[in-house]
Amino acid sequence: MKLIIAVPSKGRISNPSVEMIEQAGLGLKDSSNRKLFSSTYNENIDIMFARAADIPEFVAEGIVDMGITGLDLIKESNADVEILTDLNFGQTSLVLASPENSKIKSEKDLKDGMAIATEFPNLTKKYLDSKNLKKIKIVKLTGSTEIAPFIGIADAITDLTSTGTTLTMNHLKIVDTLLKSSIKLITNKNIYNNDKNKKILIDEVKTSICGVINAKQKKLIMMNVASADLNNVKDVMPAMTGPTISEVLSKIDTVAVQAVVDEDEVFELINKLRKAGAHDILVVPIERII
Ligand SMILES: Nc1ncnc2c1ncn2[C@@H]1O[C@H](COP(=O)(O)OP(=O)(O)OP(=O)(O)O)[C@@H](O)[C@H]1O
Ligand SMILES: O=P(O)(O)OC[C@H]1O[C@H](OP(=O)(O)OP(=O)(O)O)[C@H](O)[C@@H]1O
Ligand SMILES: [Mg+2]
Repeated sequence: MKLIIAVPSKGRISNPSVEMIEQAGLGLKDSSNRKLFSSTYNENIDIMFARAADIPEFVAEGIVDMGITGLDLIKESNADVEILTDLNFGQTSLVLASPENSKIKSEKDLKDGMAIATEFPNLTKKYLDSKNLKKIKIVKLTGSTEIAPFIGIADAITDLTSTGTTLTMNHLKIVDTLLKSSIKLITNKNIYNNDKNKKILIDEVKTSICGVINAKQKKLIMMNVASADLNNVKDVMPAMTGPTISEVLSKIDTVAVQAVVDEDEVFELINKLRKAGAHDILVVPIERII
C-alpha cells in the first residue's frame, strides 16, 4: 500500500510546501500544473494536490495518509488529525478587526444584531460563543473580507493578517486575536496509531522534513587555518559545534576546519575568524540535517 501525502495545489503555501517535500528527498516525478497526482523518487510515496482548505478533511477521513496545511484551516474544519510537526512558514494571525473610526474597540463593544464578515465562520462562532456573544450575525465571504465594513455588510471582520498591510490599507484596526496559525505536517490518527508499516513510513517522512527545517537555520562553514593560528580559531568557534579539523595535504602547517553554525551567527563569526587567522572561508548551505 502506497502512502499518499496531500500538498496544496494553489495559493501562497503551494510552492513552499512542494519545495519542502522535494528537499526532504521526495522529488516529484510529475509536477506539471494541472496534475492531481505525482509519484515521487520514493516508490512507496505519492503526492496528491488539493486545495489547502480541503486537506484537513481528506486527512481526517483517511482519503490521504498525510498532508500539509495551515492550523487555521485545520481548526476551521474541525478535522480530527494528528499534528506531526510545525513547518516554520505561513505564520499569520486570525484577528477581529473593525474600522479605525468605529466604536468597536474591544469585543465587549459588539452589540446584539451587529454583523461580522469572515472566511472563518466556525472559528468566529466559537470565539463569539466563548465571549457569550450569541446574537452577532456571521456573514460568510470567500475572500477580500476587509472591504465588508465599507460596503455596509458588516460592522467588523475576522481575517488573517501577517504584515498588517491589508488591514492598514483598508483603515481597519485589530481588536482581538482569535488564533495564531502556521503551516503543519499532519497525519490520519487511525492510520498513525494502527497501521504499523505506514507509521514507519510516516515517521521517516517527518524525520526528513524536520531535517530540512533544521538545515534551513544552519550553514556549513569551511576554512583553511595555519596550524599556529588553530587555537585562536577554535576559541572563536561557537561552543556547541565541535569543529572538524583535517590536514591539507598540499600545504604543510595548514589545516582545514569545518563546522555547522547557526545562520544568524555567520556574519559576526566570519569577521572574528578572519581576525583569528582563518582564510579561504566558505559558507555553504545545507540541504538536510538528520
Ligand atoms: N497573509 C498571510 N500570511 C501568511 N500566511 C497566510 C496569509 N494568508 C493566508 N495564509 C495561510 O495560507 C494558507 C493557505 O491559504 P489559502 O488556501 O487561502 O491560500 P491563499 O494563498 O490565501 O489562496 P487563495 O486565498 O487565493 O485561495 C492558510 O493556512 C493561511 O493560514
Ligand atoms: O497582513 P498582510 O500581510 O497584508 O496579509 C493579510 C492578507 O493575506 C490574506 O489574503 P490573501 O492574499 O490570501 O487573499 P484573499 O483575501 O483573497 O484570501 C488575508 O486574507 C489578508 O487579506
Ligand atoms: Mg487567502
